Amino acid sequence: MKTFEELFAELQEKATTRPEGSGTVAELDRGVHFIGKKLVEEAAETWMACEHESDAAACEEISQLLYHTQCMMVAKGYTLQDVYRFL
Ligand SMILES: N=c1c2ncn([C@@H]3O[C@H](COP(=O)(O)OP(=O)(O)OP(=O)(O)O)[C@@H](O)[C@H]3O)c2ncn1[C@@H]1O[C@H](COP(=O)(O)O)[C@@H](O)[C@H]1O
Repeated sequence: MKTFEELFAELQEKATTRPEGSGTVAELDRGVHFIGKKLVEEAAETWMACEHESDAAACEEISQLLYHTQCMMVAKGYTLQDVYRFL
């Protein structure tokens, strides 16, 4: 289990060190357009899971939405503070 901040730090590290086999590195290499489509896909899956599936399934989809949101932030070079200032 990890927090939002811990995952973000991990993704930033992966983007810098580019370890072999990292799905994050592969996703970042595909760019903002691809990540944007993943975001929309996970948002739709989250909506459907929240309406029609179990709480666990819904929470899993939400976790994936958060992951792809963080990938987009890393791809754009945004920090947590860049986003938190609007919360
Ligand atoms: N939390 C996640 C995470 N959530 C979602 N995903 C990716 O997002 C995809 C979403 O799952 P779906 O089942 O919706 O995907 P799918 O549509 O069936 O599959 P695809 O064909 O789209 O891959 C998964 O296949 C993963 O590739 C994640 N990939 C990585 N992480 C974490 O990110 C960190 C870095 O991971 P690596 O870069 O792979 O080392 C680690 O802590 C991981 O646990």
